[in-house]
Amino acid sequence: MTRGLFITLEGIDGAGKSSHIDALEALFRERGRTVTRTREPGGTPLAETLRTLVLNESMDSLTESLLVFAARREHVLDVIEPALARGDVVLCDRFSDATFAYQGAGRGFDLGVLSTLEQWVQGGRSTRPETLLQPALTLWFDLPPEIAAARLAGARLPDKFEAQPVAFFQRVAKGYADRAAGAPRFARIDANQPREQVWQQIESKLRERGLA
Ligand SMILES: Nc1ncnc2c1ncn2[C@@H]1O[C@H](COP(=O)(O)OP(=O)(O)OP(=O)(O)O)[C@@H](O)[C@H]1O
Ligand SMILES: Cc1cn([C@H]2C[C@H](O)[C@@H](COP(=O)(O)O)O2)c(=O)[nH]c1=O
Repeated sequence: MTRGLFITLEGIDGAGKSSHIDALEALFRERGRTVTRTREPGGTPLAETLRTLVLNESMDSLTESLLVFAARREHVLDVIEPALARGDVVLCDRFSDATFAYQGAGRGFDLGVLSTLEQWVQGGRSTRPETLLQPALTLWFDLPPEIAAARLAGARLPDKFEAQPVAFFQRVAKGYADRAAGAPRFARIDANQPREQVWQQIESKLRERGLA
């Protein structure tokens, strides 16, 4: 059995990820692939319970980091790894890049500690970098924080993160840019375009990489 394809969608809140995930799923299904669609924090009953805490309760940044990685551990073991072993396309709305961007760059939490947690959660007990579970492709929706805030205003009640000031999202956006630099799995999508053009960029990134 050929191992599946792991694709993540990343970006600041309001960047437009969720608006394109249905079409992405449909595209792979039309090509005969089985799609497992999931999200972080979340994706299992326990991880969804942790999500509710993380998105709604105020907490220390180490506590927040431990909770998102605890949720991820459950998600990786129960959903992502089994789906990849079956050969599925796994479409995941956020993964560990979000932790480096939000807890690391946004909150200012220690990136070295996050890397250690990442190794534990996504690498089992091995310290070899090649054993770390990472997406094959990360679609990074890049949008200026002021525009994301304007898009979200009035769209829904803000959760704990969405209620953060623009300065927080400027740090998160830089966190994503730093993470993307030199990581070929990142495909930058200029999300400051009408929906149709954003979708065309997604299709073109998939084609360039021979994934669709
Ligand atoms: N290209 C676009 N142009 C204008 N508005 C858009 C565009 N894409 C999405 N939107 C709108 O912006 C808002 C945020 O979009 P969406 O929920 O897809 O973002 P998101 O990245 O999934 O956010 P979050 O991570 O906070 O869930 C929605 O109201 C959506 O309708
Ligand atoms: C995975 C992950 C997520 N977050 C934050 C980012 C968002 O504000 C929320 C998730 O909400 P969404 O509407 O599903 O995008 O959680 C985080 O801070 N750290 C993480 O690792």
